[in-house]
Amino acid sequence: MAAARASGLVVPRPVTFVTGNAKKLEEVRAILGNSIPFQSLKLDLPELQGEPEDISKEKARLASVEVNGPVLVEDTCLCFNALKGLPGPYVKWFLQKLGHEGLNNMLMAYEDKSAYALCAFSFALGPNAEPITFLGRTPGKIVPPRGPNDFGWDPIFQPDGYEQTYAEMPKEEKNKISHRSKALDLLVISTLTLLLQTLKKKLLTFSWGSTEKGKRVGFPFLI
Ligand SMILES: O=c1nc[nH]c2c1ncn2[C@H]1C[C@H](O)[C@@H](COP(=O)(O)OP(=O)(O)OP(=O)(O)O)O1
Ligand SMILES: [Mg+2]
Repeated sequence: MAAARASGLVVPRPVTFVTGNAKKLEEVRAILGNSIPFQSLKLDLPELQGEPEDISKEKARLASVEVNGPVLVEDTCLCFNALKGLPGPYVKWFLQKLGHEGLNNMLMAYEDKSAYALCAFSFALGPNAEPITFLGRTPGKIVPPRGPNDFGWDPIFQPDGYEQTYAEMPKEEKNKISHRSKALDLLVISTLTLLLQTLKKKLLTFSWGSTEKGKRVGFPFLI
């Protein structure tokens, strides 16, 4: 988006990241750094029920109507394999009602404590555009809470290959391996690809459009 915006062709206005969650915003800022500049809007959007990707896309549609411009939203799920992916997108409400202990208790009857964190970012150019979604997934397991309790279910999620829960890890470490950073990596790659395609088109126009006494000039070797 920033990259696309820099081209002057694709995104006419800055992108707005719409979320009601200050911690998400903090992580997105830390992960993206200066790679994709964006502004933010604090808004708790209504959420559809269904598959994570559909929920995220619908959030983007609603957000782009609110903002009347390009938006980025995300929906986060915590999926227990023993429960075939539940609570998934409904983890917010399970966490609110049952807490960390209750979420652990949901798996009491099962030996399999494995789970995965899933992030679905959706980008929409505007109210009439079809949103594009980027998914990031980090596997791990559900454990009794450890570490600071300042972001959702971080204290009960221990990613595979680590002895620490998300909450116990330094923020930079979580941001390197998290579901959120994996989805954002895809978003950045897609934005860069778009920028390269746009630049390529511009170079083509330049090299074929510039003539001097009937001779082509420009930099076709750059194409
Ligand atoms: O990395 C995370 N580590 C721990 N917990 C997390 C994380 N990311 C989201 N969460 C929590 C927030 C909410 O309880 C639920 C997702 O619900 P979700 O609808 O996506 O988030 P939200 O309503 O707080 O913000 P938004 O306005 O962007 O929808 O999981
Ligand atoms: Mg939400």
